[in-house]
Amino acid sequence: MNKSNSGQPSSRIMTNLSINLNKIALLRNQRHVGYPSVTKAAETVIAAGAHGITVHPRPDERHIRRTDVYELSELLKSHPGIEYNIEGNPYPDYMQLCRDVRPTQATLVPDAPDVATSDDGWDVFAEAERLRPIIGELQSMGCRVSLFMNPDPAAMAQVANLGAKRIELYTGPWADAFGTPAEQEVLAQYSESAAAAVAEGLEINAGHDLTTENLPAFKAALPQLDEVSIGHAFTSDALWIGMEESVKGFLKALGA
Ligand SMILES: CC(=O)[C@@H](O)[C@H](O)COP(=O)(O)O
Ligand SMILES: NCC(=O)COP(=O)(O)O
Repeated sequence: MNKSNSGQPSSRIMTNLSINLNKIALLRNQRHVGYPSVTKAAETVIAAGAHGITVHPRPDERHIRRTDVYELSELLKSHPGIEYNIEGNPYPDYMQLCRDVRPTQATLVPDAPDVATSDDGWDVFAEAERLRPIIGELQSMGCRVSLFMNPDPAAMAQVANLGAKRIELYTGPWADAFGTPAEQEVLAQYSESAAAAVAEGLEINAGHDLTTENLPAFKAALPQLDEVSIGHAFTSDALWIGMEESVKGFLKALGA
């Protein structure tokens, strides 16, 4: 259910903003001096109004390190209303992190370890036997499970059948289509997928390459969006206007 920032049911549909800190960690990792600090960035974006923190610890620790996952978990204990979302392919290391920190949300992404960035959703039919017990274990730990999905209405019933509660729509194709003649056709695929997901009782997240420019039209077409996670463009904007204003820009783009 969509809630207002106070946690009260809201008649206005609200989409939560989760800030992905991968790229802050990427910059931090360039030297051994420890800054920019990932936990300080988390505190800053929370103070600016973000509703959640997302990390995607990749097996090579190219940006978020395992230690960041634990440090953020400790920090978020003093911010009880803030969602902790950990993304990744549920390899043994990922599952151990989830067992240790029990994030609010586990977003499962089918990325190969060496992929440059996420570029595809799950094939929930081919991967069903792998995913079903993993989803069950994560939910038994108290984590909401979200599956990273392409905008394919025909796959939504299978997501529900596997036991996941949410999808995260992979918005790379939307970002590519934005401002081109294909824009409306691509947006229709997303809104049809969202409608199919809602019909199956699923909640809806979205993420990848979302910007303050392409987000308003996306949100208008998918008013039932529960959450967006934004990292690359958040960090890029922050270089010009600072983290606080970058968060506010995305909240404004969501109509908050
Ligand atoms: C799962 C997803 O949508 C990605 O956007 C991901 O979190 C970004 O990962 P990188 O920061 O490694 O490109
Ligand atoms: N799940 C998407 C995410 O966390 C951020 O993606 P991006 O904004 O870095 O492309």
